[in-house]
Amino acid sequence: MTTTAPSTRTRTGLKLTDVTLTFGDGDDQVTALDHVDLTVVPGELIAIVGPSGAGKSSLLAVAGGLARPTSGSVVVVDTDLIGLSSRALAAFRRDHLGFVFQSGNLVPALTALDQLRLVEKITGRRATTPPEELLRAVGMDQHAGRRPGRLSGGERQRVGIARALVASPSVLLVDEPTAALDRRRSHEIVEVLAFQTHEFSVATVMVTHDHDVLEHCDRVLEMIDGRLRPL
Ligand SMILES: Nc1ncnc2c1ncn2[C@@H]1O[C@H](COP(=O)(O)OP(=O)(O)OP(=O)(O)O)[C@@H](O)[C@H]1O
Repeated sequence: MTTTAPSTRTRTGLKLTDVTLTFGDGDDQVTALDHVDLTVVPGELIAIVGPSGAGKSSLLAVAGGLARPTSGSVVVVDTDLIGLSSRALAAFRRDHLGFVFQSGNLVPALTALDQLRLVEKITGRRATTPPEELLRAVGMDQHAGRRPGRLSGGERQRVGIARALVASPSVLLVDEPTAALDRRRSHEIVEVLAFQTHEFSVATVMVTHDHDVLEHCDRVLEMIDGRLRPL
């Protein structure tokens, strides 16, 4: 396979240090993240499991610069997101962070290939690895001309993963990628995710309830009451 992206090899991954996120105040205060430390190196796929309300989505939001922590630091590619203005943060997210959501979040009117090309248009930059090759890497080149309505849930997820890789992100944040899938497809998707994480040297964090797929991950952490610990 010729899908290496050498420029990503030397980048730093993700480093959260003493991150706390609270909502509300007084008696209503909720501590979603409680002094969280997390380092994910390039080429590493980590899974985060834990009960509902434990803080998993909050962790993805903070790591992706979608929510500002109450305290602590979030470093991606040697840049502390906390110090960036909203505008700089948006640009940084576009350049360095990738997101994969539960449903694939594809644009209904676009073919699989055009979903990827749209990212090139929005960012104004050609992908290091061409979109056609990325679709091949996730086993979707046969369906490049299909719109999401004619793809299965697993196929949509594959396109979502390929699309997230167009901008050569340093950090990939993945929320429940197997939620709508059967067992076989769930394994396939996380295998693809693990392979691409290693191939492109991305630091990938996946939140999941699906303990079946943890075998494909390099490390598994559990979140309970806003705190992280090895599973
Ligand atoms: N915008 C908000 N305002 C107030 N409290 C919030 C907000 N977002 C999250 N919380 C609270 O923060 C805690 C962590 O929520 P979070 O969504 O991160 O959990 P989770 O582990 O992702 O849950 P799930 O598995 O159900 O998605 C919960 O107690 C939740 O109620």
